[in-house]
Amino acid sequence: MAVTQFNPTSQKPHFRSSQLSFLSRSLPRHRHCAFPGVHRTQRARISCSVAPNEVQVPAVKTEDPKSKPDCYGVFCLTYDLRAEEETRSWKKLINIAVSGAAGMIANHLLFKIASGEVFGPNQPVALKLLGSERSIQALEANPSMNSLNSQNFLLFCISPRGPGMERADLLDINGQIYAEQGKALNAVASRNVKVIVVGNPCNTNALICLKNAPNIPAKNFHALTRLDENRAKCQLALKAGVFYDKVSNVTIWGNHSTTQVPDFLNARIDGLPVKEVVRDHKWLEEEFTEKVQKRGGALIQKWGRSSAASTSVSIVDAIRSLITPTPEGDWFSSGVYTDGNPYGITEGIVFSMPCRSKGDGDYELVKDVIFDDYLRKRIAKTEAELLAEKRCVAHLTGEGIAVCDLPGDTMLPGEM
Ligand SMILES: NC(=O)c1ccc[n+]([C@@H]2O[C@H](COP(=O)([O-])OP(=O)(O)OC[C@H]3O[C@@H](n4cnc5c(N)ncnc54)[C@H](O)[C@@H]3O)[C@@H](O)[C@H]2O)c1
Ligand SMILES: O=C(O)C[C@H](O)C(=O)O
Repeated sequence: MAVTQFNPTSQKPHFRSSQLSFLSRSLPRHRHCAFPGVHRTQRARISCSVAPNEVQVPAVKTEDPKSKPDCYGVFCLTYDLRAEEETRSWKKLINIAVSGAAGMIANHLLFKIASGEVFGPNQPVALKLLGSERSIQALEANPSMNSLNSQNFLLFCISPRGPGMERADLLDINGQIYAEQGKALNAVASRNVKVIVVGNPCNTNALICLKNAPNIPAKNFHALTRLDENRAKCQLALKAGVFYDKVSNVTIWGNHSTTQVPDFLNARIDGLPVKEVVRDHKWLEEEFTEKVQKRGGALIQKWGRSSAASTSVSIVDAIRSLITPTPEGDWFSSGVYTDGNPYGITEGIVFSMPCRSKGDGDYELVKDVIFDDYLRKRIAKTEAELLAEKRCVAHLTGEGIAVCDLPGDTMLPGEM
């Protein structure tokens, strides 16, 4: 791993073909320095700063000017990462791989990462773009997982979804992709990689992926439910007539599907329990809950495609929640492995739960949450759905023969 905050004993980052290197564009502009190891003919004068307590970059070493620069599509490598020892004034490189990189979500997300919006200013990031045959042509992406050994984050935004495809088919077809990618990760990825599965059905895809990657801690896999949390916060803010940032402690429990449970019992508005601020409890139980559960489908109906911009925003939020300490008293939702959970949820599934992070890439489940009958009943339903999905992909998780008895009245957000 190449990032200090995740693994202080990290190996030195190195650059493989097809990796694109970006430097946050928000670098301070008051000083220029050249990078050691950069070919004389292509040496970049890139803005950088050296604080009083940092080491000044030593004199430039040049390499054989005849050797070819590495170019990938329109991007050429100008920063030789092997020279890292000599560029101590720079933060360590963060490696991020994005699979499904030519898709709609990635189209928004990649530029956010490259602009410095996700990991902050003065932070070098390297993006590795992975994709299917189509994306090799579209952005010269790499179809292979073989060079993922130094990644800090891996974002899976893939999943084909054909018209009329049954949910069981989707589980099988996408599940096979995630099984394959899990195996590849297991073979080559850093043990510290944090994997965020976005492609639907994301909870069960994350489960398949982690089961096929036994060398990587199951805790490192996430299914994206942050979009649902953001949607829930937005609805509560609108109802209460407050700004979005006044809404806190919102948990999405369970599956990223229409059985998900947006928890208004533990949520707060301006520090007060939601039920004290929003007196219309019928609205909370019925309208609010259903609106959040079905928002994905409503969007597909209106727009004709699944949400991409808001999803990319929520992926940014999800990453930032892992790399910055969670504000005191608050938490965030993520679909994570249930083993050892304090809520009595069946072990061995990927279930959205409330998490806190110290900002080191890891997280802990929040213990001090309360339950009532309404919440327990709803959680049981989404749990049953995830257990059914798990049985449906048993052939992909190494747990025997698949039996697909999916509950008929539950759907993915986009299926309604
Ligand atoms: N979890 C969430 O909150 C959430 C929200 C919105 C969308 N989604 C899901 O995210 C996924 C991606 O959405 P999108 O709008 O970007 O879709 P998209 O169709 O625009 O992009 C998917 C990309 O994946 C690529 N791909 C297909 N098979 C692949 C494979 N085997 N390996 C690598 N790449 C492959 C395709 O070429 C395409 O570029 C969908 O499954 C969607 O349902 C999840
Ligand atoms: O792609 C979908 O099915 C919908 C998506 O997961 C969403 O919540 O917007």
